[in-house]
Amino acid sequence: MEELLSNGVSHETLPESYILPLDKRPGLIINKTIPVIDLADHNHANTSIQILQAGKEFGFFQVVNHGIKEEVIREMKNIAKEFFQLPIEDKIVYCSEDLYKFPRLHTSTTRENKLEKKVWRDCLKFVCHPVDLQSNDQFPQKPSGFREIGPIYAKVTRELALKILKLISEGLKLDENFFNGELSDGTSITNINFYPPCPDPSLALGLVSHCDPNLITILLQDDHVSGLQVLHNGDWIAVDPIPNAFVVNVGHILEFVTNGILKSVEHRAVTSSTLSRISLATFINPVSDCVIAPAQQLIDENNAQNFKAFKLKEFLSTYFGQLGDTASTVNAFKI
Ligand SMILES: O=C(O)CCC(=O)C(=O)O
Ligand SMILES: [Fe+2]
Repeated sequence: MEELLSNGVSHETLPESYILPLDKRPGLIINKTIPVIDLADHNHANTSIQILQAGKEFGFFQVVNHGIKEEVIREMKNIAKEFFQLPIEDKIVYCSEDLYKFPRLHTSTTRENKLEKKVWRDCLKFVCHPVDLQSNDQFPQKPSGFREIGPIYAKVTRELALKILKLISEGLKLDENFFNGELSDGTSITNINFYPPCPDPSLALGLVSHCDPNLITILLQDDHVSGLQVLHNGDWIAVDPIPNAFVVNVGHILEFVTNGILKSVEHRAVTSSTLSRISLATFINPVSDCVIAPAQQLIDENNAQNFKAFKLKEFLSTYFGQLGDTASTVNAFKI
């Protein structure tokens, strides 16, 4: 098994297996920002419009005044940091080659992307929906406090996702419960991404460019360390952290069911030479036997159906078979 980056040893040089080809390395970014949307705005219709515009143009936006308590955010971030600071013996028990074992801690391999290069990231994955409050092994046992804050964080991020999905359905004039049920009720996962200081951030990435394969992603960034970049009209823009804000992005499934109105957009994570960075990405998923198809209400004589109907399983095997290559994944489902 690949050795974790967070093994307690500092890294002096960047191994060859992380050095990306020239055209895939982080380069210039342009001076632009993704929209910031205030969810406390009492003008519901206005909020819906802003979300739709951001989803169409950027596939990404940040939300503030979302109603999630600062203490919950702070505590979850602290636990996430403490997890990666645990001695290696406490972390190794969660390491597994089995992709379906949760919680699962892993580092990257050269088999995850078409570049056959590793990325500068360790990742802890846990199931955040459904939460089984009877069993206590859904969340890691250490650090102490994980099993208290984990279920709370899982609940509030899910509520936030459902609130945003409702605003999207209102903006698109779909039934307000359109996204409830099988489109959002599948097993959902939170990734805690840990990017340690990298010996040469100009040669490597924390995550290579990808789109998320799920419905919608609720991402909590590090308060201070920037790292997320989003592709916009061929240029990369940095998503600078706003303390206590969440970044929201459209996954492939949301692009398909909105018939391409909302865009799933490529993004990546860069690293820092001096600072470690943590992000928590919560992926909302459809149920596994769900049939995904563009909403019928969005199709008429002026709006042709852009994507076929398909089974979620079929899509996921294409996505992972193409190693996250967006163009070939989306093309396979286009009409
Ligand atoms: O670390 C980040 O900000 C990006 C994380 C991400 O894109 C992911 O986990 O899919
Ligand atoms: Fe992502």
